[in-house]
Amino acid sequence: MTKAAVFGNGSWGTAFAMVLADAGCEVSLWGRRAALADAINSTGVNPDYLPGVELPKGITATADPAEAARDADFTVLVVPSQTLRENLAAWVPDLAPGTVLVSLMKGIELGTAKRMSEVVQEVAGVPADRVAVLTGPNLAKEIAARQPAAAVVACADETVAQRLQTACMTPYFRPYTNTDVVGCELGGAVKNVIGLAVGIADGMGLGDNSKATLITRGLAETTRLGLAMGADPLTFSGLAGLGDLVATCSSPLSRNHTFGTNLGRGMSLEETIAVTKQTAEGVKSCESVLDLARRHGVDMPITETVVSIVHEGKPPIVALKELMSRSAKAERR
Ligand SMILES: NC(=O)c1ccc[n+]([C@@H]2O[C@H](COP(=O)([O-])OP(=O)(O)OC[C@H]3O[C@@H](n4cnc5c(N)ncnc54)[C@H](O)[C@@H]3O)[C@@H](O)[C@H]2O)c1
Ligand SMILES: O=P(O)(O)OC[C@H](O)CO
Repeated sequence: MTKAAVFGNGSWGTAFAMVLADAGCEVSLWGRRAALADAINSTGVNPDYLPGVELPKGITATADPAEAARDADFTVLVVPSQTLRENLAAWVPDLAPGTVLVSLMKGIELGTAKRMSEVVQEVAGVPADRVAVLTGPNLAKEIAARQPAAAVVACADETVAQRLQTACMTPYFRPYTNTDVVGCELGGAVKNVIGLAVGIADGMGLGDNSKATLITRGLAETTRLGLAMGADPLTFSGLAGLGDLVATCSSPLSRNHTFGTNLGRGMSLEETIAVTKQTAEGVKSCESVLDLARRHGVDMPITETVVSIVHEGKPPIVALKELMSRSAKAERR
């Protein structure tokens, strides 16, 4: 039987543990609080992150990383992106030999501008063919309700991606393989920033033309960055690009979208952070995405606008006027 360790028992870690268990894997689910692990084992529910959802048999929760990691064919990493480096460094001595490390995270590291798979390779000291990424339009609550969805599993080695695909394929969860790890990770990280922008527009009372414009031009700037970084531009019209943008920018379940909506309605950053209970990766990653864009000499005006609103306190109405009054351009350059 395939064994999977999931490090992170938040909403996506728990929902993906359900997918793996439904696909026939034996799953150990790690979280840092022993009391939550005990509650999951005794009630069969994760009361903090997926209340009311009965977890399938085949998931065992633990707060002990060594116990979680033991004999795992796949080690799934799903903690907030900015905490990965420190957490993974502590888990490395316990990792099962030969395990494939799978990132479910959608962020870029602040300071280094590294993608999560790069952080994993660096910290765990493993080659690219031992690191995979899973991404796509996967709102945790909908997956936990077993609503049909597709995803992308990306790895430089397609046979590894195929093994992961088999390990997490269920009647409601359909993973496709891809070897464009860079494009898949960029799609996942930048859509959170565009999700913030669309949320801000929604909060300001703007309509569907504005939303469609932000989604489309957001995809254009994501693709520009991807091209500069060696990604396949077709990845951005797939599940990791357009697919995830559509889900994030249209759903009230998206934490990034909701965060932006609160800002657009006039809440301050501090007030918005105070009412946000879960991880909204774009809030930090908008700065690292902009950093990445500057390192590669790529123009990302929507990302720049989001950074100015979220981190520089620019009023959304002022930022919007500036975004709309940039010099005229051709649609494709
Ligand atoms: N929720 C979704 O719908 C969804 C879907 C796809 C991808 N993702 C991505 O998955 C990642 C995790 O998101 P989530 O939705 O599970 O977040 P969450 O906020 O629901 O849960 C985060 C988990 O990380 C833990 N955590 C927080 N800080 C930590 C630290 N310093 N050390 C160790 N653990 C820590 C929390 O206790 C919790 O278990 C993010 O990168 C997100 O973009 C989320
Ligand atoms: O809630 P968000 O904004 O982190 O989005 C969740 C997923 O990434 C959607 O695919």
